[in-house]
Amino acid sequence: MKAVHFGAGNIGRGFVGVLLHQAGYEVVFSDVAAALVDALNAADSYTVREAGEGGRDTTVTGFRAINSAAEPQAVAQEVAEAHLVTTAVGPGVLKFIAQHIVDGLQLRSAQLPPLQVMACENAVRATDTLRGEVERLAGSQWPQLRAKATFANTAVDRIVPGQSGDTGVDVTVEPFYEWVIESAPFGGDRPQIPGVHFVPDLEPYIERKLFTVNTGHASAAYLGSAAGHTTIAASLADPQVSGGVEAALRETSALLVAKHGFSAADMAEYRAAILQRFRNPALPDTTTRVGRQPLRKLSRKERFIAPAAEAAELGMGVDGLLAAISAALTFHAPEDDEAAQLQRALAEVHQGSVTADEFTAEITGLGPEHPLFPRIREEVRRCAG
Ligand SMILES: NC(=O)c1ccc[n+]([C@@H]2O[C@H](COP(=O)([O-])OP(=O)(O)OC[C@H]3O[C@@H](n4cnc5c(N)ncnc54)[C@H](O)[C@@H]3O)[C@@H](O)[C@H]2O)c1
Ligand SMILES: O=P(O)(O)OC[C@@H](O)[C@@H](O)[C@H](O)[C@H](O)CO
Repeated sequence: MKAVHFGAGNIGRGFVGVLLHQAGYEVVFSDVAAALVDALNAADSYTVREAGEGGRDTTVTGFRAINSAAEPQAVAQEVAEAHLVTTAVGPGVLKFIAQHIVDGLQLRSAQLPPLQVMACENAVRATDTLRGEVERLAGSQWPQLRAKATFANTAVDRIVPGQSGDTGVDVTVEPFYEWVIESAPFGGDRPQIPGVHFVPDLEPYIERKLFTVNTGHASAAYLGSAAGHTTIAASLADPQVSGGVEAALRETSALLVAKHGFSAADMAEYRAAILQRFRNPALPDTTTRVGRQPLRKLSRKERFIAPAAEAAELGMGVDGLLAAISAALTFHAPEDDEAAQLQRALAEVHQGSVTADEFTAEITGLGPEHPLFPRIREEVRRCAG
């Protein structure tokens, strides 16, 4: 069995790659980072090190890597012959992966079982987004290609911090992992991957993950950074920050209970386990990694605005989420383009060339009629000074 995995970064090697290896797939990593591709091809194996209590090392073998920017035809050929395609490139990059899938499906024999495609990104219905791009690029050819692929949404959870430069392609991860996949697209032919859960409806699971793990993580990063901390563990050790994170998560939990019928007790347990994971002292995770791309994180369907908007529509509390959003607005990270863009936009509000209304609408995607809009505009005015 062969899997082509796009994005050989942290989660690619430290989660998807290792589980596909354990499932018995030959993994062909595809990435645009030439040095990473060369390093993977020079290695016979790499080690996934689980840091923290109960952690163990796993050796991954049986992989290759291809530079998809330099050798798109070779990637298309691999896709044509593969059983499975996964991605972990970031939601904004899926549109660039779509062409490789179209090219691969064009070369794929109609006698082969459908290619199973899953985007393992932190976003609701990321695989649907990828499928939409594939359909758009295939255009009039889509009716001939559609039977050659199956697309399934998934939710993936494992904290994989940025890796220090001196460990080669080895990767340090937390011991915990969870991979939930929607079952319907596969019919009777589900991929057999260790530890994976199949569910008929993914929406409650991806929202629970994104609006708890990722809302909490991002809150820790932004509140922690505002308080002068550089790591997530140090941020959580600060009672002011951990109190702020817990306040935001109590609000998202209340929404998830109301919307999806999770029990309040289960959500309290889920939150406690997540906060414990964030506190893992053996995991060198930083506020800059977790807070990366604040414009994405502040967008309409993401971890702050989506739950806060729904909670506000239902008349539920959002003070904790607003405090975290406010901290996000002032997030400084010199090497993060989106953080720099956000600060430039906020400076324009300060100078008066952009109004707080325009900024709020642009950043959050909310209309002025939305009940959350004036609450965020107030934070924008305060942060812009
Ligand atoms: N790291 C985590 O803890 C974690 C956990 C769950 C989900 N995720 C999600 O996984 C995705 C990747 O995150 P990450 O932390 O591994 O990031 P990363 O930056 O470590 O890895 C992304 C990789 O994608 C590659 N890439 C970029 N453009 C590409 C392209 N056009 N074709 C092929 N490869 C390309 C990059 O070179 C990089 O190696 C994101 O959506 C993230 O939200 C991350
Ligand atoms: O990957 P992002 O930028 O969407 O979010 C940063 C972290 O919160 C994220 O990578 C977590 O570590 C991960 O989602 C845990 O499962």
